Amino acid sequence: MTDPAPVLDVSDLHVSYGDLAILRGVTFSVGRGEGVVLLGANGSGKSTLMRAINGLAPAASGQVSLDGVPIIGARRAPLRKARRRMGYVFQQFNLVPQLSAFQNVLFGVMGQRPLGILNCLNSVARGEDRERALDCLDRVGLADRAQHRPTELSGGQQQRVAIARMLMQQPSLVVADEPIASLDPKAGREVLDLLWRIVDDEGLSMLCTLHQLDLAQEYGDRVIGLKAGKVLIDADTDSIDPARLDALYEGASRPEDATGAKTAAA
Ligand SMILES: Nc1ncnc2c1ncn2[C@@H]1O[C@H](COP(=O)(O)OP(=O)(O)OP(=O)(O)O)[C@@H](O)[C@H]1O
Repeated sequence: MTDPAPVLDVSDLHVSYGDLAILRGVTFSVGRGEGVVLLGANGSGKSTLMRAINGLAPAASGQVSLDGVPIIGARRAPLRKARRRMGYVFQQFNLVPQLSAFQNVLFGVMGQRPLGILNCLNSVARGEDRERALDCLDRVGLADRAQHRPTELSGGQQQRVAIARMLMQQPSLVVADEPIASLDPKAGREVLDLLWRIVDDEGLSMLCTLHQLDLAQEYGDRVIGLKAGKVLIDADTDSIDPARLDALYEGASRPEDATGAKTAAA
């Protein structure tokens, strides 16, 4: 039997910047083992939502919970603990340039070890962490590049190191924010294949923003479509009419275009 409790639960979330309401009552969830694609036009609020999930956007009301633990309004210690269970994969890879691929992967457990960033040093890292970091690099096909710095790797290889770092972290939820936006179509597809395979193999849950409708339909179990700060689509990928996806990008797709986006404070 599948676990009915969602990993991520976003409930009636409102986020404003100044007098402009960006997220206007966003509600959706990500189930255990589910790979959900978040779609929406430029400026529709996707990054704001990703930041809110991490407790970094100014939520006016509503709630975000990870494994049932509230994020919005959480105190520092529980928030830090919840963040450790979210594994981020970013558009710009966000590797530490001074560290090797191997050390960047060790970085994935930094927050879980008492010595913090020093755990990236081979002499300090635990033997079991070093072994696991190598195994994670092997899983993304880069064991032979362990000692290379990010500048010595292609964009696709850097993103694979970032995926190995996420794997090292053993997160509950993978948050992938336009993970292929900086890659050419071939490298992008290779990275998506790898990311989805690892998420599936590990039974992880993922929320992944993409700008390509064809890839969203090919890879996602479910699609959440954001338009002007509201959820317009929340449906299994197989059941979505392509015309509904096109509608995400037509007309008033950004909060500032929508009526009611000015808050009461205006
Ligand atoms: N820190 C901020 N301060 C003020 N306004 C912001 C801030 N961050 C985002 N916004 C505004 O919020 C709206 C939504 O931006 P957001 O970055 O969430 O959209 P997006 O869907 O991620 O766009 P893209 O696909 O281009 O990355 C935009 O109008 C943007 O200008």
